[in-house]
Amino acid sequence: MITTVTLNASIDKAYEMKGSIQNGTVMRVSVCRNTAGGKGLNVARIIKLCGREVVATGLAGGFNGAYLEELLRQDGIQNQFAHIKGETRSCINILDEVYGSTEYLEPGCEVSAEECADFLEQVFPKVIADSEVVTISGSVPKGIETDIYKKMVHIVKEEGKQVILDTSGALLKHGMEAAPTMVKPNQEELETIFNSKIKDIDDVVGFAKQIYEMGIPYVVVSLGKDGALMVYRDGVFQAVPPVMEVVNTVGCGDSMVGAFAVALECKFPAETAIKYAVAVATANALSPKTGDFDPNTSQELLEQIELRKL
Ligand SMILES: Nc1ncnc2c1ncn2[C@@H]1O[C@H](COP(=O)(O)OP(=O)(O)OP(=O)(O)O)[C@@H](O)[C@H]1O
Ligand SMILES: O=P(O)(O)OC[C@@]1(O)O[C@H](CO)[C@@H](O)[C@@H]1O
Repeated sequence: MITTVTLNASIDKAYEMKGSIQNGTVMRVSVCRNTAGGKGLNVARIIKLCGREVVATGLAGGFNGAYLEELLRQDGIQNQFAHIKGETRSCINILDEVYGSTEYLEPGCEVSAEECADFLEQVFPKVIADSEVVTISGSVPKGIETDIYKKMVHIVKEEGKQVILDTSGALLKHGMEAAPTMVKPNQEELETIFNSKIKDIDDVVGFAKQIYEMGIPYVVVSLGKDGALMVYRDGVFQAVPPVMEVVNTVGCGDSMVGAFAVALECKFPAETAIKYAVAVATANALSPKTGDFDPNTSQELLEQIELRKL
C-alpha cells in the first residue's frame, strides 16, 4: 500500500480552447474537465493505474472539498482527508494551440494551527499505518509552517517506511533536512534551492550530488523532454525518452513520483525504477488528462528509453 499526501488539494479545471487566446476579450471554453487535483492526487491516480493499492490523505474543506471526495470516489481512489473549515481551492489549466498550457493556481484557504496539529498528530500517523511508501507533494495552504514536511518525513521514517518528497522553495529546503528516501526537483526548483542559474547538465549533476550528500538515497531531477537524471549509491544515470509530440505535460512530475513510489514498493533495482518512472511520466504527456496514462503506451515506451551512465 502507498499513501499520497496533498495538503493543498484542488479542483483542477482543464479548459480546452479552440484557436488562440485573445487576452482582454471574452473567451468561451470549448471543453471543461474537472479532476481531483493538487499534486498528490495526480500521484494517487497514477499509482492506481500502475495496479497498486493507494490511499490519499490531506486537507479538504467546504463544497469543493466534498466535490473533491466525490471525484475521488468516482475514480475509485480510497481516501481519508482531514476536514477543515476553509474552502478547498480551484486551479485552472488553459490548453490552447498557441501557448500549449497556461496554469492559474489559487493559493489555498487559511488553515488554523489546531487543524494543522490535528492532521499531523491524529490523522496522518493512522493513515500511513498500512503503507510501505508515503509520497508528500505540492504547496501548502496559508497558515501552515514551512517545516511541516520536515516533521512529516520524520514521522514516516520513525515508522521504518520510505518517503518521497516533491515540493519547492522553503518547504523543500526544510524537508530535505529530514533526509527523505527520494526527492524529485525539476531544474527550476534546483535553481531556487541553490539560488543559482543552471547552465548545463554538469550543473544539474553537481547540485543533485550535493543533495545526495545530505543523506537522501535517490535524487531524481526531472528534465522535461530530456527525461530524468538520478544520483544514487552506484552513480549518476540519465533516462532519456524518445522525441515525441506531447499533448498535455501538466502532472508529468507527479506521474514520475507515482511510478517511482510503485518501484520502491515493488523493490525494483534503481536503474529499472528510473526507466519505469520516465516511461510512465512520458505516457502521461501523451494523455489529455492530468495524472493519467495508457499502460500499453508506457510499456512500449519502456523499451525505447535510453539509460546513460554519466
Ligand atoms: N515534452 C516531453 N516529452 C517527453 N517526455 C516528457 C516531456 N515533458 C515531460 N516529460 C516526461 O515527464 C517527466 C517529468 O516532466 P517535467 O520535468 O516537466 O516535470 P515537472 O516540471 O515536475 O512537471 P509538473 O510540475 O508539470 O508536474 C520527464 O522526466 C519526462 O519523462
Ligand atoms: O500549488 P501546487 O500544489 O504546487 O501545484 C498544484 C498543481 O499545479 O499541480 C498539479 C500539476 O503538477 C496540478 O494538478 C495542480 O493544479
